[in-house]
Amino acid sequence: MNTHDDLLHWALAKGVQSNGILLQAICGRGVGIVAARPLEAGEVLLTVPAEAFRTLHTVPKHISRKLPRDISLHALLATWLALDNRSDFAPWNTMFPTLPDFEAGTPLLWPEELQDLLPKPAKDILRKQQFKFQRDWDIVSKTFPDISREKYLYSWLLVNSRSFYYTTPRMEKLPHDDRLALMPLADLFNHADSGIETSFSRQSYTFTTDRAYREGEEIHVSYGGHSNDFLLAEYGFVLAENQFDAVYLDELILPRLNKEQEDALKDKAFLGNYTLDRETPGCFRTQVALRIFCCTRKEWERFTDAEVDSERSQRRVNVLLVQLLGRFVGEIHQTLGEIEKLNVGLECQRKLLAQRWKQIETMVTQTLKRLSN
Ligand SMILES: C[S@@+](CC[C@H](N)C(=O)[O-])C[C@H]1O[C@@H](n2cnc3c(N)ncnc32)[C@H](O)[C@@H]1O
Repeated sequence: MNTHDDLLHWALAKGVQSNGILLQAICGRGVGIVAARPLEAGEVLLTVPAEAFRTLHTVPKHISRKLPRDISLHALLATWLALDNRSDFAPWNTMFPTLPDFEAGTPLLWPEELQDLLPKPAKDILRKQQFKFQRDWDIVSKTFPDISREKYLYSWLLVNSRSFYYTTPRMEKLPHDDRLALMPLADLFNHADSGIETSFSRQSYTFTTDRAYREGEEIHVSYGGHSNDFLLAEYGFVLAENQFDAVYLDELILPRLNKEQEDALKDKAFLGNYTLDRETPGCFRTQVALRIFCCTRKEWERFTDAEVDSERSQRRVNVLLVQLLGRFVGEIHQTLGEIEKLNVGLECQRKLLAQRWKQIETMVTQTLKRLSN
């Protein structure tokens, strides 16, 4: 029997019900789940009973009782994984990616020089992760001095990249992003923009096909409508095609505001979070912010409050956006040059970082093309 069969048999014994699916190594994506036969829409593929979860209700008491009551569930689950060397979870644990697997994609494990060159939204997520990990590690290392930092970091990343949103009345006191559960088999679904339907109750988590699937076709779960900066920072990959991808423009716009302009945008709750995507040459927030530089106060207010605009002011905004994006392309080239010159970290880390910047460059140049047509 191979490790996939071991896991399927083990999961069956834990009460997991699976139907019409196979585990398969997928090039560049670790293990994934594929259709074992043609599947119809509405078929239940997987039901995982709550007793098989790793979550608040199933953490062994000899672990949870030693840690402070207000410790994050993320930290608690990571501690359980780090201490878990019992053989009854071995078939599940054996399928986890290794620490070197994480090193390739996970910015939290990259050298500082590469972290510093991440796009701003990814860097912001990374800084939050660093803070949360350090907070959790400070607590756990005092209670369990035998766990090494490396082992804890690895376990913490497993929880970070493999858990599902789950809540029960008892878990509702936890922050929204800390209502977590790890589930055998379900943690092998890879991500795509859209995927199968998921639902949960106190008793179980259920995965149901959203459409028909061909035999051998990979079945995805959507981890959410995330940009590639988010996917990179949290999960260590970027999608080639991502309908939710966006380029952040705050760094281009915010430093150009004077105090009065900044206050005006703040008053109307339009300060920051400016993006462009494949469809829009700047979201509505961006359009509002740009008008503050090149329209009269009256025009700006009419647009901001009532979305009333003239062709003339849109033309002025487009000219300004072309200038800003042109400069941004120059900065992107500079960043790509720096990444190429760096000789730190792994080649695959540098490649992934450069790939993300090239995606940003493509979105910016496509917008420039659209604006000049
Ligand atoms: C919940 S796990 C999915 C199972 C995973 N492939 C495995 O081998 O264990 C999430 C991880 O799978 C990988 N992954 C998921 N979706 C992916 C995708 N579309 N492209 C590349 N890697 C993906 C990433 O490494 C991510 O952190």
